[in-house]
Amino acid sequence: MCRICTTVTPGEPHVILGTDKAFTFDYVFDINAAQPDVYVKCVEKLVEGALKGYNATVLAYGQTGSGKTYTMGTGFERETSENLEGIIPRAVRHIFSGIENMTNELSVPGGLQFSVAAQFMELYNEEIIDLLDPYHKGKVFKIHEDPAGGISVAALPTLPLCP
Ligand SMILES: Nc1ncnc2c1ncn2[C@@H]1O[C@H](COP(=O)(O)OP(=O)(O)OP(=O)(O)O)[C@@H](O)[C@H]1O
Repeated sequence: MCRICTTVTPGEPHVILGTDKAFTFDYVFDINAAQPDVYVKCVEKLVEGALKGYNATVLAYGQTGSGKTYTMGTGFERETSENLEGIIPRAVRHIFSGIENMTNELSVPGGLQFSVAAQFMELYNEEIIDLLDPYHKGKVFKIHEDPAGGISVAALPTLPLCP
């Protein structure tokens, strides 16, 4: 039989495992939290920052079945209601509405130019699969450590995005 073994105190960023083991995070969401709550609390400010030129990363980490795909919103069906959409579709919409606002607010001679591109990859057993290329599922890209100490994926295609 399965039972819930964690508790969350409203307003406190801790998860209590069992009765006595507490873990503290920046934000903690209880079982009834909805997708918009997670986006507004954890991601919205990162996208606002990215629109101002800062780098941002959202990473889903957890054991199998813990809700990474659901929360990131990469497994959604076309008919998924907006309330159930996860982070990625929300972030993409947010990026394009941010671009539209900036274009309207800042009148720059010659206009502002924005370029948005995406890569979508799966890392499995230390190999990369391009999820934007369903026709070449078997094609594997290698992860390289470059001389400057960075990690890169050689030749993984980038898809330009339009609103
Ligand atoms: N917050 C949630 N509300 C409702 N259903 C959820 C929630 N989180 C996850 N689920 C459901 O639980 C199941 C497992 O979630 P999900 O596929 O997102 O896990 P995962 O961490 O991506 O697993 P894996 O690592 O195996 O890919 C799915 O059916 C998903 O719809």
